[in-house]
Amino acid sequence: MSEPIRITVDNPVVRVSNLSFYYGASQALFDISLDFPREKVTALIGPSGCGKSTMLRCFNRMNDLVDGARVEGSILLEDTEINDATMDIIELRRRVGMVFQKSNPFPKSIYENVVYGLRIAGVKDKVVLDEAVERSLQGAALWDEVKDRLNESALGLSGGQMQRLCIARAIAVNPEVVLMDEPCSALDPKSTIRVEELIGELRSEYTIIIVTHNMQQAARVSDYTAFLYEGALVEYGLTKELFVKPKSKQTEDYITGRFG
Ligand SMILES: Nc1ncnc2c1ncn2[C@@H]1O[C@H](COP(=O)(O)OP(=O)(O)OP(=O)(O)O)[C@@H](O)[C@H]1O
Repeated sequence: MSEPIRITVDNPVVRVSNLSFYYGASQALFDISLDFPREKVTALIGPSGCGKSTMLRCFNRMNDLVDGARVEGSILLEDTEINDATMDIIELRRRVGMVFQKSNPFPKSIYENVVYGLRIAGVKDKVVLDEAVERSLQGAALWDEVKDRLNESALGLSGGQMQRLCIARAIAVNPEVVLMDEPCSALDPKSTIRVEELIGELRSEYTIIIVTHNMQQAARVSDYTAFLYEGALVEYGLTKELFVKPKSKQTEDYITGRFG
């Protein structure tokens, strides 16, 4: 394994230091250190099994649900240590929202899907909830399509609309970071473009970390790219530099499709 690299950016939101992760005896991440820049989109790329999703799930402690999983190292969200035993997981998941590969709306109305997190947080005021629904659906570029059917089931939406609803649900609680795990992989090309445009709009307000297998997508939507290989961080930098002039031969081979 080559020497771990340390990448810093100005004014980061998330700072990862010496992160290692184990599923039982099997190590999935090796001594990763990098900072995620504020209000930018960072793409995590790399071949299947290199640890992208594992790393993403470290940022909202989703891996806590896996038996025998163990994490080492530090992940600071602003000044809060995510891995601290005293970390309030509900509050962490409010601050760090997540959108999954396959949209997962609840079998409830469109309105109730959006306000789900707010209701858990105890918000009851209808004016506040109504305002959050409009703001979040506007933010997710879905308002015009659903404003007249807010009380209808979310399960009646198209696949692309459901994914944008899940994005609306994630942003309704004002997160600082939005994690996206291959958010377009189940979508048709038109819906994919829609979600990619949306990511471009959301970056002015949120820090986004996106896992994608699609090199063109990483190049289109992200400001920074991190390339992982076999659980280690190989290269990290501005997307336009990494894709045009990768420093590592492994990165070059991967982005030019020679493996992976
Ligand atoms: N719940 C689990 N239990 C045991 N091992 C796991 C678990 N989840 C992932 N792994 C292993 O950890 C390694 C990293 O997997 P991970 O899903 O993070 O990779 P990935 O880069 O996101 O892959 P893909 O692109 O195929 O989704 C792989 O070797 C995988 O088999």
